Amino acid sequence: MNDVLVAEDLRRSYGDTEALAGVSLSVGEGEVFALIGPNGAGKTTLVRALTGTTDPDSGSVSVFGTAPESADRQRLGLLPQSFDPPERLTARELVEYYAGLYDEARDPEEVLAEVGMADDDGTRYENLSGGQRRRTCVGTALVNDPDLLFLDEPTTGIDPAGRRALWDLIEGLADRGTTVFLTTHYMEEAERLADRVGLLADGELAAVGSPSELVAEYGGRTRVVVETGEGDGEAREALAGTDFEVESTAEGLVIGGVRPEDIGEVVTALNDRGVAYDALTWKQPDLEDAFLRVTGQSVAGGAGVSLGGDSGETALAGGER
Ligand SMILES: Nc1ncnc2c1ncn2[C@@H]1O[C@H](COP(=O)(O)OP(=O)(O)OP(=O)(O)O)[C@@H](O)[C@H]1O
Repeated sequence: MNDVLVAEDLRRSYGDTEALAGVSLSVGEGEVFALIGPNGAGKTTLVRALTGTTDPDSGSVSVFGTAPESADRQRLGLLPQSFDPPERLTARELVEYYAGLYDEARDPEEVLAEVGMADDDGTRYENLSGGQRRRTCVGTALVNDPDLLFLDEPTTGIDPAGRRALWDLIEGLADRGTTVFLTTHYMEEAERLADRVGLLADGELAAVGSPSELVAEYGGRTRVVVETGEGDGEAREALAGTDFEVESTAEGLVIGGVRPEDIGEVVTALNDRGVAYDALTWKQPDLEDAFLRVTGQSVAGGAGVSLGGDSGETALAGGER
């Protein structure tokens, strides 16, 4: 696979803040690369450095084998994180305007349909909802049918249905061979879309790999988390007679290495001792866990399969009170 994007030891500081502390990466032709990181990790600074929108203090970037400033704009698409187009233009006028900036452009109507804006294309940007605005902006980044597309937090502020529609769109672009570099806070977005994920924290790329590689290497084991609300002492005692390893953490009492078929044993041990708990959740390791383990930081709430909860509606909900 040819690398269309290569960065070597990129550094960028703003005063005392080191936004990029030496980032090196490469993205192959046709690959979808997702950069995950919490607020302030340096994602936008990295996108700006990769696209030539900001100069790094040191390090180098190559886009299609040349410096980003000299790269063929016809082949590049960029959706910046903050994008404020003229508000009084309609969605259609905006996409048409951006199409007019290129020697060759796609049919604006087709682009509007692709981003789900065909029905609202006559509405002024100022009157569109947040999600419609973001979709229109994605449309403006697609007008030149780019070979390499940068999307800085494309789905932030979009409702779940809109997010899924954009994921379908990005998947379609990837299927047609577009190389995509995207940043996101959403683990499920990276997990669903990315061939490879980079975990960025404090300006450093802490790990890079496919979602499954990262989860397998850093995600840890399947586990049950018991939220007791009143200290873990009783629950620890109840589980002392089992073979499970228990650990008190910020998310609750974590019982490691519990397979789905072992959940009953955990519940029975707790119930036999009359341990009160608010929720009992079985979790498979995911990218959030990998991120936490690699960086010591959290990006967002991880996904889990809840077997109980405050409502007490399910069979395994809260223990005895
Ligand atoms: N123009 C600037 N002037 C001063 N500091 C900046 C500037 N741009 C970024 N920073 C700082 O650099 C660090 C990285 O910011 P950046 O916007 O790249 O992070 P991010 O990962 O994109 O965050 P978010 O998810 O909140 O968008 C932050 O501490 C930020 O405050």
